[in-house]
Amino acid sequence: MMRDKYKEIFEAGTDLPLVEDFYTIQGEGYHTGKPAYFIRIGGCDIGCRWCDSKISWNPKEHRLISVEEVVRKAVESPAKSVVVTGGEPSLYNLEPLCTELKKHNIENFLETSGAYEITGEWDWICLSPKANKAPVASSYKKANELKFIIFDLEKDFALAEEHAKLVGDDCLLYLQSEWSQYVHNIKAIVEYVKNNPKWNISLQSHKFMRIP
Ligand SMILES: C[S@@+](CC[C@H](N)C(=O)[O-])C[C@H]1O[C@@H](n2cnc3c(N)ncnc32)[C@H](O)[C@@H]1O
Ligand SMILES: Nc1nc2[nH]cc(C(=O)O)c2c(=O)[nH]1
Ligand code: SF4
Ligand SMILES: [Mg+2]
Repeated sequence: MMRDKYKEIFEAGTDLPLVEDFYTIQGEGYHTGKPAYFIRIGGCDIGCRWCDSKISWNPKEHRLISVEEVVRKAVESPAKSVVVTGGEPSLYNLEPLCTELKKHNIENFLETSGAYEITGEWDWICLSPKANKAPVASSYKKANELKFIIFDLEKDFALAEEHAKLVGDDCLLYLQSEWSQYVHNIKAIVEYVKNNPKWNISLQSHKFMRIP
């Protein structure tokens, strides 16, 4: 299992394999439209077949960078907010990264499947549960938004409802079409949300804008 091989790096969290970092607009979920600096950390053992970030799966393919250095890059941009994504960030001890971001008064947002215990203090946690590896119980409790990906119209609305039972009362609920199925899925998602108004639609708006 990947946890054993990369154990020390995962547990220390002081150096992280950096896939990419870029200043863009948050494209998804509650904070859609907000300028944010993205830090994409390598390493994921969940294996969603439709993952749009497969280049991030193997942590060894990405150079290690200290949290100080990657945060310095964010601080040098005009960004007031940082989105930490991956890969699966919950594999790592995220406390050093959160502490460094907070030293610079940067708002920190997390994108995670919640498959492992989420560490660090976060201003906003987007939990996107995956069929291959469900979130741990504590991840549901920490989520500010649940963003469930609809790939298979036959099965995925029911799965989304199961996950929604496990989050807190204040957690916002989003359905987001899997990108390759967008044209096929969107009508049914619109109808579902109109009939079940506790849900909202999240679009991958950056893909429509053709920005990173
Ligand atoms: C690449 S993942 C990285 C963070 C974490 N591993 C996760 O899955 O939440 C970032 C976000 O993109 C979503 N996502 C990944 N591939 C997608 C696709 N093909 N279509 C729509 N959303 C996708 C994920 O569900 C997640 O909310
Ligand atoms: N613009 C933009 N918004 C995003 N929101 C979540 C993303 C992710 O890959 O985690 C993402 C991304 O890759 N780009
Ligand atoms: S958990 Fe996230 S990064 Fe990992 S395969 Fe699934 S979508 Fe991709
Ligand atoms: Mg993305």
